Amino acid sequence: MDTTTQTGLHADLLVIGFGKGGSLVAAHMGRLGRRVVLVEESAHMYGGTCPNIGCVPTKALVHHAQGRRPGDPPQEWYEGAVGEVQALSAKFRAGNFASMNGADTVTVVTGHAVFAGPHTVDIDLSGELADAGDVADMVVGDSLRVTADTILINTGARPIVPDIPGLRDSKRTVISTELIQTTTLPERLAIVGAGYLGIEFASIYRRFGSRVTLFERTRRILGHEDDDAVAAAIAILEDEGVEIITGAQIKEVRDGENEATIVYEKDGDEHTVDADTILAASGRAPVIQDLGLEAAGVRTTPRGAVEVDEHLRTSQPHIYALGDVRGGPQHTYLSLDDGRIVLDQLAGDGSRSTADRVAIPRTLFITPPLAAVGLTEKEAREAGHRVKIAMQAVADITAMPRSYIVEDTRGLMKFVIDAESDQILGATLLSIDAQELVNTVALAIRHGVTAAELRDAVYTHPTSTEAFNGVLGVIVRSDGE
Ligand SMILES: Cc1cc2nc3c(=O)[nH]c(=O)nc-3n(C[C@H](O)[C@H](O)[C@H](O)COP(=O)(O)OP(=O)(O)OC[C@H]3O[C@@H](n4cnc5c(N)ncnc54)[C@H](O)[C@@H]3O)c2cc1C
Ligand SMILES: NC(=O)c1ccc[n+]([C@@H]2O[C@H](COP(=O)([O-])OP(=O)(O)OC[C@H]3O[C@@H](n4cnc5c(N)ncnc54)[C@H](O)[C@@H]3O)[C@@H](O)[C@H]2O)c1
Repeated sequence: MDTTTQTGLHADLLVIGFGKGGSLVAAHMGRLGRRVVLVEESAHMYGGTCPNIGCVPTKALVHHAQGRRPGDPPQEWYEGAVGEVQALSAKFRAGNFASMNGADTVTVVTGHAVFAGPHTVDIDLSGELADAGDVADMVVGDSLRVTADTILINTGARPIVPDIPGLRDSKRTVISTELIQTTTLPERLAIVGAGYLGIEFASIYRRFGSRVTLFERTRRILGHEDDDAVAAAIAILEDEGVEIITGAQIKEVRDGENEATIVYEKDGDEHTVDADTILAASGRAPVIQDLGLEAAGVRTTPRGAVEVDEHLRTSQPHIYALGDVRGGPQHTYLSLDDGRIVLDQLAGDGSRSTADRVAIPRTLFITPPLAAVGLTEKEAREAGHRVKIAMQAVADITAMPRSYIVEDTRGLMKFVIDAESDQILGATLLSIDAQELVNTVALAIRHGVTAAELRDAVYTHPTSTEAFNGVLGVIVRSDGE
């Protein structure tokens, strides 16, 4: 098939950004024999945020930080960990590139993509590591023009550094991508923002040996989670030595000779904290700039995301948006599921949609992890359920000797159950292995498994799942008739 046009290359599918969802669709469509072009602007980002600067390196750092014992020298241990983690990301990056580019009908182009029209994208190849791969002969000057029948926008999100006087200009301010590549362990780390990213970094760097101060402007961290689980998580973090300052209005950052000083206000009083490094962890905004969305006629939302319907179609029916760029919760598994929805549009019966999503779990990777799914106790009552609460401290769950075996008995497990139907409405698990357990609970909720069925099932021994045999039998409160 000759796919050359007078103005460049024509593809059945063009994917902008090497995120999880887009690459899933690209790989499948390539296997179906469609001509696919995937554009990634950075040679350091094949595979996107997750394997390079997101989930994989940070969870590998959690692993290495957990391995450090009190006698291990912090700087040496940390430097070794950063080296291993960077090597791991490099391996994943190479694997992502090879698996995509190796497909017969798929070409990975390394360059910055900008829409020139609804079906036309120009790829800027002037960057140092830009590469047009096997279509290099179609490059004109420093640019490759690609027209396509279908286009996916999968450009992700980038960090927001708040506009606090002195913060953006401070030579001590970093974003997470920079911090995980820095081989010098900060002695004093200040973190601005206690969302998932800020809390995970606080836990990681504290365990590596940094003194960590975590600033949050709202009154409570993890505002959407259950009160008792959040209190237990805060107690664990504080016990490990993380200082958490909520209700903090940061007024200014001043660079000094050897440190930066953070000036903040809390309850009307002004305070200061000195730090060697300041991590901006105040959220990540969809990447919609420098994409030429106006030229494509693609609408954005007032909050700065690409507007999509439940099938992830944008205001242009042949253009889809997937992952962080379309707004909403930012998790790799949601981008991946966005890919399944779009693939179903392109090569399936088109019925799959975001409306199908039920009981999507989440995990905050502190030690031990905090994972949750479904409704919190408060949400369940607000939704009109009469609830019963099954709950136990991990240390008291005799059905789960594993916590004693691996010597971490911290945390609690809590289930919110509909008192009439015995359906599980939600669960919050602060426990070793919670990142795995929560997926079983999510499956149970999705398939209508009752609390009694989950309680009385046979689980292997000695595992964390066995905890369900115990905790689901301990009803600590139940709404009256
Ligand atoms: C530190 C950190 C830890 C995280 N931990 C977790 C976790 O444990 N679990 C979890 O589920 N999620 C986690 N996340 C969130 C998760 O990484 C993201 O939600 C997910 O990777 C988003 O994927 P995506 O498909 O939207 O796009 P991305 O993977 O972000 O890919 C977008 C790509 O598009 C490229 N691009 C942008 N503009 C252009 C352009 N114009 N032309 C060409 N290419 C372009 C970018 O370079 C990038 O590679 C974490 C995020 C961070 C930052
Ligand atoms: N385990 C995971 O799944 C995981 C891990 C890390 C990140 N992520 C995702 O990556 C995205 C980015 O994470 P994030 O934590 O940066 O974003 P976020 O939006 O979830 O949290 C940002 C926090 O910063 C606070 N904040 C904002 N400005 C502030 C200021 N000036 N002073 C003090 N606090 C301030 C906000 O109130 C909020 O609590 C999120 O969507 C997150 O879900 C997921």
